[in-house]
Amino acid sequence: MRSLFTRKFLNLSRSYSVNKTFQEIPGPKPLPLIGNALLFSPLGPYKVSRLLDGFADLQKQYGDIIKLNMGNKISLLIFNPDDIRSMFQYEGKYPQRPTFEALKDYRKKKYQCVGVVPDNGEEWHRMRQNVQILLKLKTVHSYWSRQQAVAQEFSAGLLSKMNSDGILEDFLQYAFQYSLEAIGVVCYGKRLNCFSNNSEDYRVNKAIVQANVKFLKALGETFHQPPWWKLWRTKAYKIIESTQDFMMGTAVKYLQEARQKLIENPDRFLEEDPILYHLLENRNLSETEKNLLVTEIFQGGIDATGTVITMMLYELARNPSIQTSIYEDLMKNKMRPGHISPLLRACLKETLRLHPTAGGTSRIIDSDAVLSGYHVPKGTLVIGVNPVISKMGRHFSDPLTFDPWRFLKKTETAHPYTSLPFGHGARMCPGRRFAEQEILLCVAEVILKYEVLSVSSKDIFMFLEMNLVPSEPIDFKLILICPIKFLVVPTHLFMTNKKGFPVLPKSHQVAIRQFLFQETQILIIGAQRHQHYKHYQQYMEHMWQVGYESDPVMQFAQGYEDFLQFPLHNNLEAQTYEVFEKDPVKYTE
Ligand code: HEM
Repeated sequence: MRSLFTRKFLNLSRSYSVNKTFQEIPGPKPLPLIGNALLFSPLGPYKVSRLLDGFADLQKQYGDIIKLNMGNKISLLIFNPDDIRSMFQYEGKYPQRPTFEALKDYRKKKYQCVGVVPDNGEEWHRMRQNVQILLKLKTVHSYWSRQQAVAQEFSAGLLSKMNSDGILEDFLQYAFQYSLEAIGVVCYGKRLNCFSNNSEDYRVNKAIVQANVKFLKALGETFHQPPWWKLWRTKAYKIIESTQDFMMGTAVKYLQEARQKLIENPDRFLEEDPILYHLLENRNLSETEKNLLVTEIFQGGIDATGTVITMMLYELARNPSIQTSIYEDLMKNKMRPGHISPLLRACLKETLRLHPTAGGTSRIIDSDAVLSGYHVPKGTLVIGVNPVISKMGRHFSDPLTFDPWRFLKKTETAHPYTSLPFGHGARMCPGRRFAEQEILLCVAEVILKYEVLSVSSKDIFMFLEMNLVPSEPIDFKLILICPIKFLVVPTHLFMTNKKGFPVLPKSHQVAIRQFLFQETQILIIGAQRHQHYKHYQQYMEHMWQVGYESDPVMQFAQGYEDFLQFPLHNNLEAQTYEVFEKDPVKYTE
């Protein structure tokens, strides 16, 4: 029998042959009826809010694959990135995650549709196809300048939020306002005015942020606790009902305005709001489905994006030399779509490695699989514990230190399945590219305007609600960096090139380029030493145009970005994501 097994699975697994049975997988001894459920109960050694610490402890005791029996349901925890890769290989055409049953139940009853997030199977696939447009790089970039304006306004407005000691308390609350405003541009094609002093705007937007926080907390409760809501309408279930209705109501109201704009001028609408156009003009979706999808995109974008911005600034505040290097980089090279400081991008990767917002990646596998040499039957829930894996010394040297440079060294390449903050495969987060754009824009604008200082020396850890959130409020001290308003360039600095035009020496070019992007006015003074004064101005304009030191990979890929990611937005099948994983744009964007 064993030899049959071995033959059957040998060709499925790259690195293992099956020589061990499912029963042999190690794990804590289950008790009759309740299995291992006590482990994470008030009577057990671990807390649900510190679930990952519990998982890390279990890994030390039992190794890289662990079987848990939670009230008659068997699940596997896996800690080997090769197994995580295999898990995705076995996820099937319609990858399944454990569903948010309470949310699914309510949406079905109230709206007769479920949406992308809580569903599985063919219906998930039908809805998911409609949000793939979010991953199109060109489309994401088309929102760049509007989202950058949001980031600039947000950063400027922080000044008025500081107390008399220059301290900004509980930054996360402001970061939520930013992420709300930034995703509002995409979802509703309008500014929600989160930073305005108008009391009505303030009230409405605060209510949205609060509803979203309450919603996620209640969703987490119904997900992690026994399904009491099936017996009676628990407090958490009622919160899901009320916050969902509130969010849908918001969508209906704002989409009505958008629909009006679409009727008035469809061409302009397509140009300015391609994502909304794509959704509103979709004949395969009912109006309620459209409203629900927009609500999902809107809600998906608020919490995790705000948390990551906060954690990235938290790390930069604790690492002033890295903050200074980013500032210098941003001063030299103006960010524009596809041209982002490599160090800033590496900081985002490092923040997500140390402080991911998702507790892991899970799949109910679609066919029999082999994980760490054990046979795992189809239908088993497998949980890839990436937040623990990404902090293991065997994958990253000095793993608890914030070190973005590790991603810029050619010599250190981590296994691609160690850190998966946006998940992977056909169910990967569709908002990933927007999230990255919004985070990078926001952090860049804050760093350009302020020196961000850490106020407390306390270590913050991530605490599990629905997502992982900081364990306590994070305060920053912000010191305004005074920008240079005018730069005087005397004409005697200019040399003459072969054609007789004025040019600056290399060293001066480098120095002046730093100011070109900072809204610094350049004043050219002194005697006219060349044919015409306008040639000095033309030269400065030329410097501005060629100013950016382009990234060679981006230069190579320019114009082909979406082509390189074709598998990502046109084909949902899992194995095509292998191609995406090898795409340099994924790692440089
Ligand atoms: C830093 C910010 C974000 C993080 C870390 C994040 C992370 C994740 C993760 C881990 C998943 C599950 C993926 C999987 O199972 O493989 C997910 C799913 C999802 N995310 Fe995000 N996300 C972020 C921002 C966003 C944004 C901005 C949007 C909307 C624009 C969004 C919309 C969604 C949706 C709709 C799903 C469900 C996809 C499905 O089940 O098919 N997320 N996200």
